[in-house]
Amino acid sequence: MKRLAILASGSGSNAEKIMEHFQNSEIAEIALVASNKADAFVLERAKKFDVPTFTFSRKEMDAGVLLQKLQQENIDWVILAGFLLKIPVELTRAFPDRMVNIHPALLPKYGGKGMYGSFVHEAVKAAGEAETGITIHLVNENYDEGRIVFQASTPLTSDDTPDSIAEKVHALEHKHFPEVIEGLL
Ligand SMILES: Nc1nc2c(c(=O)[nH]1)N[C@@H](CN(C=O)c1ccc(C(=O)N[C@@H](CCC(=O)O)C(=O)O)cc1)CN2
Ligand SMILES: NCC(=O)N[C@@H]1O[C@H](COP(=O)([O-])[O-])[C@@H](O)[C@H]1O
Repeated sequence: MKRLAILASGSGSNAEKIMEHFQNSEIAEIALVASNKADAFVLERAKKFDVPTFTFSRKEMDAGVLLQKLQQENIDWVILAGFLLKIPVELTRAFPDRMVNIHPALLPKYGGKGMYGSFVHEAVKAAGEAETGITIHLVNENYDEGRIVFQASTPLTSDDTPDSIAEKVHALEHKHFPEVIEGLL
């Protein structure tokens, strides 16, 4: 049984879909939900699934506290689901090809520092794109440059707003992320 940890900084709708997906799985279990925000709603979602939670600061992460926790919990895979801090290289190297992230755009466009959440959808709207989508990729020491393992797209019209774009992207994420994770294990 693989042990998965989810890292998230905010609401956690993707984390919830992943916990739902693996709730009665014989392949993997969600062993931990960890956040850099003590008030992140993802922590409430984890409690609903009886998944242990852990909170940490950027300073603690950079000092190795998060890596120590993941090792103590015998975590096999780390899932970034709306996690908004740069994972330090010591941590990415501790999980080679076993750390995965979801990005709310079709990388390599609209990626990198500053490109997260609504900032991404606002940039896609401003550019007048005819489509957007999601990218699921392995995580290396740089933002959004790890090997892409999955992409899915959705058409856009001039009537779309950043909020409607976000809704379309979330729908793709919720549909595909849990299954792509399972396929990687
Ligand atoms: N080493 C890596 N760490 C992280 C990656 C990665 O690919 N490699 N992916 C991000 C997730 N992400 C895009 O998918 C992303 C998240 C956040 C940012 C960003 O610019 N963050 C701000 C800080 C925001 C805050 O403090 O709330 C910043 O760095 O200034 C870019 C991309 C997760 N980590
Ligand atoms: N660049 C990272 C980034 O923007 N990640 C995005 O944060 C959202 C988290 O939503 P959730 O908390 O409801 O799962 C998701 O749309 C995810 O793609």
